[in-house]
Amino acid sequence: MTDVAHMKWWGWGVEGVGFHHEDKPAFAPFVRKAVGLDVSTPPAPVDDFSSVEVPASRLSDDAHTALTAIVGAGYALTDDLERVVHTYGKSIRDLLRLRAHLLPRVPDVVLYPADEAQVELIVSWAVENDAVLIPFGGGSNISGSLEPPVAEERVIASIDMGRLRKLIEIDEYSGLATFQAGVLGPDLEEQLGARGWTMGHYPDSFTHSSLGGWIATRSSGMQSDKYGDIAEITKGLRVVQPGGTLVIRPIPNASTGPSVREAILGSEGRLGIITEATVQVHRLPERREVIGYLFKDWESALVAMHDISTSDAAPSITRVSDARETGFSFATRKASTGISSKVTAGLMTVLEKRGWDLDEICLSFIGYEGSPSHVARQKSMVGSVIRKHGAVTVGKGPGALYDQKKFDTPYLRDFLLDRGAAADVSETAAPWSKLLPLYRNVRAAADGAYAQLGTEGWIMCHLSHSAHSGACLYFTFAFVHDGVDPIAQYDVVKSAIQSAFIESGGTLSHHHAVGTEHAPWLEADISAPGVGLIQGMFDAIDPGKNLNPGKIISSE
Ligand SMILES: Cc1cc2nc3c(=O)[nH]c(=O)nc-3n(C[C@H](O)[C@H](O)[C@H](O)COP(=O)(O)OP(=O)(O)OC[C@H]3O[C@@H](n4cnc5c(N)ncnc54)[C@H](O)[C@@H]3O)c2cc1C
Repeated sequence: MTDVAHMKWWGWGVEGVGFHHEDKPAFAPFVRKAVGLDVSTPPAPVDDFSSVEVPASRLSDDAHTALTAIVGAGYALTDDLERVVHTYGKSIRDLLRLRAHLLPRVPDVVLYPADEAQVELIVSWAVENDAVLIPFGGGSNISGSLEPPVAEERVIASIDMGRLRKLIEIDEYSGLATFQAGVLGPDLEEQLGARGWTMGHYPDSFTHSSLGGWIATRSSGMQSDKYGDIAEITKGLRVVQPGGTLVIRPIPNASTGPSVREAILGSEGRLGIITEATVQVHRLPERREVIGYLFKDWESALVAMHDISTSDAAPSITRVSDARETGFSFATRKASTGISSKVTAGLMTVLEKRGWDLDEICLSFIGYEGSPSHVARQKSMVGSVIRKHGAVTVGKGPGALYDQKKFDTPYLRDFLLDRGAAADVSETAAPWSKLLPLYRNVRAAADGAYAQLGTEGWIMCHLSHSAHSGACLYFTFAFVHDGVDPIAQYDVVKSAIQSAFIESGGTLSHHHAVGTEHAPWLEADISAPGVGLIQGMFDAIDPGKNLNPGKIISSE
């Protein structure tokens, strides 16, 4: 038993924590209307782990002894729960497989190295013994980036980076912090916060994902408009590879040929094990505000987000939900009484009188950070764009609520799964000129998939992560599955959405990586020579295919 904490083996987050709807009166009617599900149905119990049949470990006693000599007693584990926790990420496909005990291949051993020297010894051991290594951060990915290939005959070791979690140093003058790569989000921000700094990277999975995992999947946090995606935040790296340890020094910009730093970003463990990263950090902002705005409809909201991104304003968050997701947001509010519910009702009456269709309203959150005068100036610049597009300000209340519940929403998928509905997400990025047609095509593709399945289904969307030339559209979809082969049904919907992304000029993923889940669309996204370039790197660095094989390019 190590001191590294993991999520539930069958679902998201911490044991004993889950989503509850009893205090959210609008939730049950909303779900009934959206997908025809009665959420008062008693939840199906999750099996006790003791009933799960886990394939036996293929690790020999000699190999176990050799690995224990590297990481120390108690840090080379072969028990079933450890191995199952390290088999999958947390996509709906993963959750369905876990609940159905579908575990055709699990790692044979889980290793917990304490430092880079141990990681180097593990990599040498794997190359000499022709074993497979799969680095593990928080286990939160949703792209099939962790799972062992089913047909893999060699010994598979999961390398859990959870003991490598120290802040090594801060270069305060340059705003650069060097961390061990296994550090999880809350620990990282706590160590920085204690010294007055922040990295500002807050993915929705923040509580259970790691710095190394963010880098290996090219993650994006909700404040990326100000702090950048992890690709921009990461300045330096140490990566243990079969041939030695790759060192990328933290340089603001370098003209050193094709970017090796960029090659490691998004490499999903295939180009080595990231042991350290130097990241850009910022002084904790004096003021932080997230303001809510209401738009009359999605079309005007999208144009407003475009106009903000091309203006001089530099907010930390630009996010707007389509009408469906706005409805969902309202439905997950706690019962409100007194003044706030009267104000909301009053505002809706005013908007209706102005001719707004309340079913088309879109809720937006814009974040501002910095000195009070900077925040005031940003708000005023954004305010003038917002007003030009006829939107109204609803103040700090909805923004504060969004901030509070953003890390709870991931629990909703397990709640729905307990009651027979599957929900997951697909996200993309495209130039501004293509976003609206892409949105419409994806909605139509999902509806077509639901019609093909003969089931009621739901799809909703928000825009986030704006850039000068375009933005990310993030879709959430849900349907009541047939209970017979929910994964096959999921494949129909997911595939329709992903294909619509590519056909509409979007990418297969803005920040969730390729893994195995999105690999079928890679060639259409980056062309055959692009895939060849990546394959060439994998072959050069890892000729024995010891590092997380089958991810990103699945046709090898
Ligand atoms: C509910 C939910 C919400 C999410 N929200 C977001 C979001 O807002 N933004 C976002 O970007 N993503 C989000 N994700 C996806 C996921 O959290 C990210 O992909 C995250 O970056 C994965 O980090 P991890 O530490 O959990 O990595 P893991 O899942 O453990 O691993 C992911 C991949 O990285 C590799 N890897 C991990 N550590 C290392 C290392 N040290 N060296 C080399 N390779 C390594 C693994 O081998 C694997 O290929 C969400 C997922 C869920 C389930």
